[in-house]
Amino acid sequence: MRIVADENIPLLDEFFADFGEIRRLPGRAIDRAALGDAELLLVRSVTRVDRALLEGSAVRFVGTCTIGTDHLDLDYFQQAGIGWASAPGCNARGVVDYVLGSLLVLAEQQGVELAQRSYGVVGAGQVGARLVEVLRGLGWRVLVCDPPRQAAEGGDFVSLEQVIAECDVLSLHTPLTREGAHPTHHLFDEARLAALRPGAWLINASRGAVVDNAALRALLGRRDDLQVVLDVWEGEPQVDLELAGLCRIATPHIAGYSLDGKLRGTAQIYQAACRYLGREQTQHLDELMPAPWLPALSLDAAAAAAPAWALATVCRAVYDPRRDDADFRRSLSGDAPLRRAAFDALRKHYPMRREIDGLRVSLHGEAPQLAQLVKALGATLC
Ligand SMILES: NC(=O)c1ccc[n+]([C@@H]2O[C@H](COP(=O)([O-])OP(=O)(O)OC[C@H]3O[C@@H](n4cnc5c(N)ncnc54)[C@H](O)[C@@H]3O)[C@@H](O)[C@H]2O)c1
Ligand SMILES: O=C(O)[C@H](O)[C@H](O)COP(=O)(O)O
Repeated sequence: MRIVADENIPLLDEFFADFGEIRRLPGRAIDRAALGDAELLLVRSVTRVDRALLEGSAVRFVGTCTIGTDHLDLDYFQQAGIGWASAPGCNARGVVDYVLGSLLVLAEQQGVELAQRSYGVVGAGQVGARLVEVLRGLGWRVLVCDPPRQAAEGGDFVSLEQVIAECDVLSLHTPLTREGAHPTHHLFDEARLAALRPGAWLINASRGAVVDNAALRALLGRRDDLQVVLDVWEGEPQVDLELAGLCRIATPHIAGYSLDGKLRGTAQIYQAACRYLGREQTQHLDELMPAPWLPALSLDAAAAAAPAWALATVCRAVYDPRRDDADFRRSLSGDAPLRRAAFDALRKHYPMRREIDGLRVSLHGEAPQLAQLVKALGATLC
């Protein structure tokens, strides 16, 4: 069997060498000619996989080692009898760590206490629900908007209008959809953006087009009270330079780029391909996942006197988005083709990053509030 795969998928050989010959290509270079007679196509989010790519090819299974599926034409797959799989939740924790790291930066810059703010999470699936759990675990006020879940489950959800009206911080975690009962394309349009509370913070690490980028740029030109964090961009790898300059934190779609998340993505697609093709699963992620460079931290109970310091110390020991922001801003100086190439290069050569819930924290002395903070962050208390 021949396989065509995005070269940025880690552990390709470890998981797929036994399937057959692997041809690696940059994700944006995978076209009909490159597919040749491949039966298995393994992508990440930058390859549009649709009729134009697949019709007349031998591909019978498409795996995307990502959470998002908006680059896949699932209707065509069904029509053509092509099997597919994504990797739900694989890098959700990385996105939560990105949001926590961004909140810490904004709190420092704005001189506010995170515990005093109210939080609105829009989209409570794999990423959003984990984020809600962490924020509520920290004792913070959180409203959740998820109309599809609300319709299916009832329960403790509020409208988007209420979230916008009542929350100081909005974090967006919906898929990008253009159809159905609750489409999210330009969910944050001119009117909703204009309704943001004075001094609101807006974080988008979902998909760029969930926010109308031109409307956001225009608004930020008028309202310097708003603080915006963007990891995803309409039309990426092309980025609106002016908008990037107006953001407090700007990064090249790396919110979920923990090593753990990427390796989980490959492993989930390996498992799905094995199931689809009736192959025995012989490879196991826990045997391939490297040990973290920082396995443990030690906190003294006296740190309970400074919970904000403890929070920042634990989170930043694992991840701090300021480096990604600085790298990205430096990359925005060339002409448009250079900037597009830099966007992809920053992602291709992304440095080692692990997840907060892989950290062990030992606590010396009795400090129940600190213990709760560590547990809320998902780290293991020992
Ligand atoms: N920036 C990154 O690196 C990165 C990493 C991982 C995921 N993502 C993106 O983050 C988003 C969320 O991922 P996920 O794994 O949580 O997805 P998910 O499918 O598990 O959850 C999405 C949630 O959004 C809800 N939703 C759908 N339409 C909505 C609407 N109109 N309003 C409010 N909620 C709505 C759904 O009901 C669902 O609960 C996706 O767009 C994904 O592609 C980005
Ligand atoms: O959908 C996802 O899983 C994320 O957006 C993921 O981080 C995208 O990464 P890419 O496929 O572009 O490398």
